[in-house]
Order: sequence, then C-alpha cells, then structure tokens
Amino acid sequence: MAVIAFPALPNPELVLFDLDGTLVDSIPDLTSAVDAMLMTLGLEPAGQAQVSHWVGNGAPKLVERALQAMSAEPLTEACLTQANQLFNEHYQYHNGEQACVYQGVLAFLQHLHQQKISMGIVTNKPSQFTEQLLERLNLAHFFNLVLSGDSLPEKKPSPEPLLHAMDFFAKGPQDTLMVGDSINDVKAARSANVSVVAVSYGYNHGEQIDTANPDKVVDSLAELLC
Ligand SMILES: O=C(O)COP(=O)(O)O
Ligand SMILES: [Mg+2]
Repeated sequence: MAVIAFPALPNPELVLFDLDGTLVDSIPDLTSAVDAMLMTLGLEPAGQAQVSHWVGNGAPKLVERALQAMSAEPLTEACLTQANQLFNEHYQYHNGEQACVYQGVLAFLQHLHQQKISMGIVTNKPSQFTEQLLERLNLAHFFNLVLSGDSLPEKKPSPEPLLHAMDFFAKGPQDTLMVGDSINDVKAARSANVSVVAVSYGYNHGEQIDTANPDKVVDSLAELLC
C-alpha cells in the first residue's frame, strides 16, 4: 500500500521539508521587515513581489539583495551590518504575524504523522526565526529535527543538511524524500541522491520551478495524499 501518491517513492521513511514557500507563506512578514529596514536607512520600500524574488538563500543574503537593488551607494560592511541588525529586530517582531500555512500542508503533515513517517525541516532561514515561526504557527510538534541556515557550516544548495538529517534519523537516500519550492532544494536533494518533489506556489527567485527539474511538481501537498 502506497503511503503517498509519488510512484518513484511511494513509501518514504523520512520526509524533509523546506519551510518558506513550501509549508508557510512568509513573504508578508519578511516584506514588513525588509521595508522597515530600507525605510530606516532612508530608502524606498521594495514590496512583496521583489522580496519574494530575493528569498531563498538565508536572511543575510536577502538583506544584501535588498540593499543592492534599492540603494545607489556602494555596499559597505558597516552598512550591511547595520541593515542586518535592523532586519533582525523588525523580523523578530513581525515573524508569524501574517504568515500562513499553505492549503494542503496540514492534511499532508497529519497523514505522515499518522503513518509514523519521520519528518524534519531543512530551511535556510536563521534558526532563531525558524523556531519562532514553527511555534507561532503550531507546526513545531511535527518535526523531530529542525535544521536552519546557521545550524551547520553549509546550507542548501549544499547537500550537507540533508546528509546530516539522514544520519540523524538513520535513513538512507533511497528512503528519503525532500519537499521544497526552490532550485536550492532541488540541487541539495540531487547532490544528496534524494528524490525531490517541488511545490509550484513557492518563490524560486521568480522562476517556474519546473525549470529546475524536480522529480514531480504539485500545486498543493494534498495531491500527494493517497
Ligand atoms: O530564509 C530563506 O532564505 C528561505 O528559507 P527556506 O530554505 O525555508 O526557503
Ligand atoms: Mg523555500
């Protein structure tokens, strides 16, 4: 009996999830923090569409991309440090405020939980914000392992967090599935020899995720329910 509707791996023993753009729409809160940071520095706010193209490689990269796009001045270390501090202060406050869990996510997580399948988070989000968001949206209890962008020396697209997670759960790549929304998730999975399902509704730097060649693309995680 298949546990999920994914013929390449119908009975996974471990499912690893990306967070932003896969389980949770975090763009409204990330935009609140980015725009507050930009305005404090005397710059124009960027808005949600632009911010959604900059997300995916961790908060410091998001801040750097925002400054690069919105400031005419050359980027200095001092400016980046100040901008990161401002972003962190504001995101600490806004994180989870407007964020919502995508349609289909809860049903899928509950299904895997009932089937006693191990689940972990592999996100590039900094750990202080990951923990906060999972708690605020009442998702934390599903996951026995949460790896964030600063948990290990390397983050996605490196395979390191996926290899670490498989080690933690004592599962091999042939029994593991990665679920994500961006090319970073697909690349990390490929490098770890893990199958990867992508959601079409996430961010992926403004590109269609099909172009990254995941094993399957779904419009909702509910499509994976048997
Ligand atoms: O913080 C980010 O850059 C995105 O995090 P993600 O890996 O959960 O998509
Ligand atoms: Mg993502």
